[in-house]
Amino acid sequence: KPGSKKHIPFPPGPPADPLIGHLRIIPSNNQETFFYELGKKYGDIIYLNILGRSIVVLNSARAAVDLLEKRSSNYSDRVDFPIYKLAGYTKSLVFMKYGKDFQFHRRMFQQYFSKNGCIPYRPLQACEAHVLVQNLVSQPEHKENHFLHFATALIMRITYGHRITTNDDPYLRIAESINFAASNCGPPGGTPVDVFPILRYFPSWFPGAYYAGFARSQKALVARQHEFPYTEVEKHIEKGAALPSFVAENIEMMRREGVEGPQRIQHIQGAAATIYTAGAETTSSTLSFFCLALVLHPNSQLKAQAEIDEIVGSERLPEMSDRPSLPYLECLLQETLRLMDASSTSIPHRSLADDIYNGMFIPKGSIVIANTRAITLDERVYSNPHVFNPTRFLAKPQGLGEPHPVGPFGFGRRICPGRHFADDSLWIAMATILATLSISRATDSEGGEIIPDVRVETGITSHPKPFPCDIKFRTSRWASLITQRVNSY
Ligand code: HEM
Repeated sequence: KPGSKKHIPFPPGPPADPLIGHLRIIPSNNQETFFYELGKKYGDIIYLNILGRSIVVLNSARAAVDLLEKRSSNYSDRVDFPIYKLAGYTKSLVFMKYGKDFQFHRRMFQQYFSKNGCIPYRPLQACEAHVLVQNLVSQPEHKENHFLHFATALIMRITYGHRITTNDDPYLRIAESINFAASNCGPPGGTPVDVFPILRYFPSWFPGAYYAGFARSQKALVARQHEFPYTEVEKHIEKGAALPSFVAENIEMMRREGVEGPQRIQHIQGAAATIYTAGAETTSSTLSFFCLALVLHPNSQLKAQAEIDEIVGSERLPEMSDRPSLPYLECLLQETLRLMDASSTSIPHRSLADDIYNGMFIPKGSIVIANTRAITLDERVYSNPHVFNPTRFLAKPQGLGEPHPVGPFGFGRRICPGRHFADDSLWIAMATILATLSISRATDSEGGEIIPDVRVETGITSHPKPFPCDIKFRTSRWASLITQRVNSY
């Protein structure tokens, strides 16, 4: 009954089966590309349904801003994520319904990760970037691990005040198993259990119930991720030896307010674990995409290096304060986010009440997906959108005066609360890599250059499949300076 009494039509969409809707045509992988292609035929807003659940896909920045930002009080809920709840992520902002807990967690994040609040972390980010370049040169074949190590080390330091110095650090072990667990729970909101919640009660060998069984088997591990580092911080506080951190600050606040108790502790543990779950792979996969971009577009690498050499020189390493003076590097970062976005369909929002937008009916309870893939490839905004062209963002006449991408960090009241921290981490890692390293194409046995294909693996985040490349210090001076720095940390 489109629009019920008012007969207002749903947004356009492909024909649906009367019983199961679009269940058979929505792929479980690369949904963003599927929605983008549908957009070419049906427009910026598409209506789909699976077994009566309405799904609205937003394929333009305009539609996403109009609904998710301008009408954010209606579009900031989340769908249920039974799989992640089964695994034990019950106090994670990412999966929280719109309400009191949501507001409390947003406030915790905002206090710690506001734009200015992130400034004190910058020296740490620079140190970890130095460690990163050294690791990249010593084991280029493990570059994906080094990007993840970079993001993990920063997060563990800021969240728990813990410094990772060895490869067998227990925090690192937990982090690795968590990544495995998360990537095997299937894409959020897209597993058979999400669509048929009843499957969660079936044994794990039942066809389609695999994810539920897997999620349940991860419960003990997820509990350890929540409890172990928290208890360590408590011990350090008792000894008067805790470094400043998200958890230490929140424990102290809880005690000051006299609200200590299992409930509040669970909230702090959940928020802290979420920083890792939401922030580590997203940051590291963006850096893997960046590395791939440098291999595919050597001229962009040379141009960014020339700019850094001119502004920063060869006497010192780049610092965050150099950022405004390095416009081409800024373009490179933005073009990486635009074209190689790590979270293409973002995390679906859910609407709380019936709504009408541009004469189309959006029913209460719709799953609303901002499709970043389509937004960043919009031909009305970006010329030759599939082409990697960092200068598109420069003002005319040097560039095309096109806007930085909107959407890689989401929209409205659900926008990524870690975006300032992530942005700083990405920038300093990219600047340090470009200043000190040369990343080039690997050669095959006949000496020919290997140009990697862009092959993307999608899961909770997208990342490029491993690809070969050569990584060296640009000069022996950088090699010794970096070694000296890293040894002093
Ligand atoms: C390059 C790195 C990152 C990218 C691309 C990214 C992207 C995103 C996106 C697209 C969303 C969904 C927004 C929406 O629903 O509209 C999100 C949510 C979130 N991000 Fe990030 N993120 C990154 C790093 C981080 C970091 C470092 C943290 C922690 C400090 C973090 C914490 C979160 C949290 C807690 C949410 C859930 C917010 C909510 O549901 O209200 N993210 N992120």
